[in-house]
Amino acid sequence: MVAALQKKISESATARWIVLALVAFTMLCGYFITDVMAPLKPMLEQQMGWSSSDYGFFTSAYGWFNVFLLMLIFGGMILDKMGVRFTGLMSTVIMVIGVGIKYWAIASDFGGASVTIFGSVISSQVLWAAIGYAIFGVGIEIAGITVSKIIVKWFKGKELALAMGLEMACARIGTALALSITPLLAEEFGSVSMPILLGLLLLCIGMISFVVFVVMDTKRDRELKDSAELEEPFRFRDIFEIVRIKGFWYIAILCVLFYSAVFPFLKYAPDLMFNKFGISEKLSGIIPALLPFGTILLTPFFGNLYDRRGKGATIMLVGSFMIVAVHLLFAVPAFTNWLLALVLIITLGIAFSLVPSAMWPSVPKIIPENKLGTAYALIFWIQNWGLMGVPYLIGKVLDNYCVVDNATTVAEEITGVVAPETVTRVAYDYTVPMLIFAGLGVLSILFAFLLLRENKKMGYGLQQPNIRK
Ligand SMILES: C[C@H](NC(=O)[C@@H](N)CCCCN)C(=O)O
Repeated sequence: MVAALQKKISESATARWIVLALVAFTMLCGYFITDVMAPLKPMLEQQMGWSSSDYGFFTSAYGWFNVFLLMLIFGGMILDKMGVRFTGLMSTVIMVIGVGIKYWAIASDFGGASVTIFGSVISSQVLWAAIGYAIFGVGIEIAGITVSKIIVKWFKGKELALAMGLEMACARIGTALALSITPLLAEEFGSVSMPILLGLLLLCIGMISFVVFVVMDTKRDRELKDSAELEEPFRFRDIFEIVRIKGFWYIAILCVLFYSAVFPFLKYAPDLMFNKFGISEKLSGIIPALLPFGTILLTPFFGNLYDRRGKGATIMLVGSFMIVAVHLLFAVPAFTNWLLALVLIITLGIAFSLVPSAMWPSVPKIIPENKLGTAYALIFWIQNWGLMGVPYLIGKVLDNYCVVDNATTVAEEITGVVAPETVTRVAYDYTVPMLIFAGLGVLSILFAFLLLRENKKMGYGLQQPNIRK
């Protein structure tokens, strides 16, 4: 291995896969933090007095600065101007700062203090936790576009989709761990903030991993100094050129719709398991965690298929159909058997492997490489509207339309875990939220069709294999 690295890093397959492992690990740490609060929703409600709207407000904070302060757009410009090393390091520092604030907010006692924002009263704890999460959201999103560009840089013309699939798979291990172990940790330590502290420590290790990548990437660029393989610099008019491309819009809108039906769903999935399927709070994250666990194997598998066989647009279409079916079945009030929940989550995992494995490696087929950082940033920016808006909407819908009358006993009646008189939280009927998620899936199908049609017209090659023989 050392010999391979000493030869020529730019030509070494070993070096390329090590780079992938390093940056994918950084993303794993980031994704852990992204979802660490999801299984804690019931505990936040019981122990800290949060409502579903508070939780929706906090969760939506992920996109605030990215969307309204255009942080992602600036991040993309910085990426294309300053390169992957600077931008990646910058984004990991931002993540650490954000998680630090979030940890402080959850671990502190604000003595019931609150503030009024745009006429709504918000508890100071919720607000500070949300601000920390909003800062973290900037970091993880910029890290996401940076890592996509790193993979294109190192894997173009090689195993591009497989590499992207493996990176996503690794990141999803972070999500899966967050969903499955967080409630256990919180219970073990008797503290809701403990899992966040663990995430913070993990993120610091992820930062070190990125520093090692920086060393390798610097070496590669030195080797290629005089060759044509170095990137062209970013020009401001690139943005206008990108937004004139119809295929860009189709893929970006498909992205926001599809991802809004998955990531925000995951934020509520443990609560859905508790309320609809009667799974205890402590174990409510286990079934949702199977979704990311399933994608760990399947995303690289489908990525490899796309690399070798093509059919990228078809893959995205099939995944969109599947997500509609899953959310519709989740919406049926009579279906409350946990085995069905298990099957549906596994099916969702397949859909969530199909679409991303084809979507992200398709972007370089539509957008030239020197504009890729900006293009990924624009797509993530559009996607962040959904990642911000949908959880907020679901929180509001739950509080306003889905509280079940005399509901405090419903879940416990099913599980028999807690005596009804000791229960202090409300229960929710998830039918309407699940119909909202299904509606997003229906729109995804439409845009996947439009993309397929545009591909035929423009010859992007989305149905062609990525590996050049
Ligand atoms: C690669 C892609 N990443 C994203 O879509 C990010 N903008 C969102 C990350 C949210 C983390 N829970 C993906 O993960 O498929």
